[in-house]
Amino acid sequence: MRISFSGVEAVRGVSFDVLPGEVLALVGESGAGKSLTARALLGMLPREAVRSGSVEPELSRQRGRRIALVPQDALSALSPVHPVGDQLAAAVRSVRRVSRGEARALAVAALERVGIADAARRARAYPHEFSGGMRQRAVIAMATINEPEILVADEPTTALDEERRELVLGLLRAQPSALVLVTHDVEAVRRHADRVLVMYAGRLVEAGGVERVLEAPRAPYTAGLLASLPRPGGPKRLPVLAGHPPLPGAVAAGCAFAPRCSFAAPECGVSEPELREGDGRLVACHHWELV
Ligand SMILES: Nc1ncnc2c1ncn2[C@@H]1O[C@H](COP(=O)(O)OP(=O)(O)OP(=O)(O)O)[C@@H](O)[C@H]1O
Repeated sequence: MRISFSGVEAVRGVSFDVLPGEVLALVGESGAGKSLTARALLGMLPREAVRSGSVEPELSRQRGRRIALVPQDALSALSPVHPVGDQLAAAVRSVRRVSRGEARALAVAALERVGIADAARRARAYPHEFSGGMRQRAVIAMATINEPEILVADEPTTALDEERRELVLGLLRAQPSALVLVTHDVEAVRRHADRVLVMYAGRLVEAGGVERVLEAPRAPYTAGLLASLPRPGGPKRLPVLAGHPPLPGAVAAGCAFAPRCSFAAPECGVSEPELREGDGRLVACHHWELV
């Protein structure tokens, strides 16, 4: 998949699968193309975006049913003027032909699944009568009510404190749907994801099992990103990933990371490395064996 704006490519060729039930994290610096990639899955690209390549046929056309977005902000995701259960029931009836009574029962069941006690009574309450944590749960119930195959969450926890963050990620992970999680939070990836895709300048530079990639990265960019993050027991002074990622349209010839890379050799300025199998993951680097 490629995504461009006025001829400038922001996503420059990414290809990946999402496996049933897995948590797939998408990481990388700001501007790498993570959100655009996630939005493309949902069929929610900005109007001015031009996409080539496809998302599994029909998937993004069935938003709300086969694939669903977990909104960032629980408060604005729920209407203040309707009881929570009614909103959930409406989400069911927007994609399925069921009676009002059945939709209502499904709404209560969905609230139960996300751990809301006394769900039948709570379903009649308005969002402002819910605590913050309960609203968060209700939003997840809303996203999952039609049992989508894939949930997409773009930075679902940035505005939340530590405790709430773990609640949301734990709940999302416990759903039977696969989860595509866009995040800056590498610790959350370590704790909750099965597989990770690392993006740099609109491409994938590394992809594989979380343990393998985070414990022994092979793309210099992944290694730099991880080294620049604080870790419990890690060094007090952190190395800095010097420089900035290139802006779309200003990506140099060859490997996009070469100008920042301490392993860069002459060929890195000439040809862009393909994503290839190496050391049990996929890695796009001419010199991954040295990393
Ligand atoms: N509507 C738009 N018009 C023009 N360019 C855009 C538009 N949306 C995104 N872009 C370009 O695409 C690049 C990638 O955007 P994207 O939001 O996918 O990055 P990201 O990796 O999710 O970053 P962040 O972590 O900051 O959300 C941006 O740097 C920007 O240059």
